[in-house]
Amino acid sequence: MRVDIVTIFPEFFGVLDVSLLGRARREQLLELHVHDLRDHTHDRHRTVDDTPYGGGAGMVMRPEPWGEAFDELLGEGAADAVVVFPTPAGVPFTQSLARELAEERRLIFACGRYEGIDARVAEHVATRARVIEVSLGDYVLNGGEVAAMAMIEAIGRLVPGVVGNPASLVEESHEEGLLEHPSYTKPATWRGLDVPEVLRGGNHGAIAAWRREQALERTRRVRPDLLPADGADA
Ligand SMILES: OB(O)c1ccc2cc[nH]c2c1
Repeated sequence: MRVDIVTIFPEFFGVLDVSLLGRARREQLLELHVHDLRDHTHDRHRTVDDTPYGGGAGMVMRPEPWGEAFDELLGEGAADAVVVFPTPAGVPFTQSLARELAEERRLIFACGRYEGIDARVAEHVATRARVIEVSLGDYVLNGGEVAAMAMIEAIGRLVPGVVGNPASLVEESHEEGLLEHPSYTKPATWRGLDVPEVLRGGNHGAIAAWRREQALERTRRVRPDLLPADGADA
């Protein structure tokens, strides 16, 4: 998978060279390119923003630099690319969406700042590639970079070969629609707290049943919205 990121803070993404994603890049499972939007400006101050039509507080990102950046990235068209615009006004980013995007050959993240990107940019890009506006959650960040970073990690770890043991991707929160069961390791007793006996007994059927019930109980308690409306155990 190739991932391109367009941002006015390219240094933000240096952290993607460490840990899992760093190894994935070195093993060429992931190809990551970060682009400075200001390289597509032509004035002395490398201006990327201007005042909003209709008034209002803050500044809006000018369309011209974005247009030139996408000209460079998309060329005459890029049917194999999905352009992701992180925005509080987007569809929720979920594990299901991460799995869908992990199947794509190419992702381009357009990281806005200020009050956002001129709306014509997404409208124009949609004539040349698939576009999705995605929200990390119901809160507002100062720009798209943190959201893009989170999405790239959530998506990148699902690319085959990135995570050493694929089985570890299965029993995770949200992977099967539930929150994951609690986990324990040695010592068996720690500050007067014991590991549940069932986990130390070696009865795999009983362990699986206990973990399932714990996942359901935790989901009911913390995220009842994730449970099927008909109340059937997920
Ligand atoms: O909260 B967010 O996901 C987000 C995304 C993009 C921009 C651009 C300016 N503020 C933003 C916030």
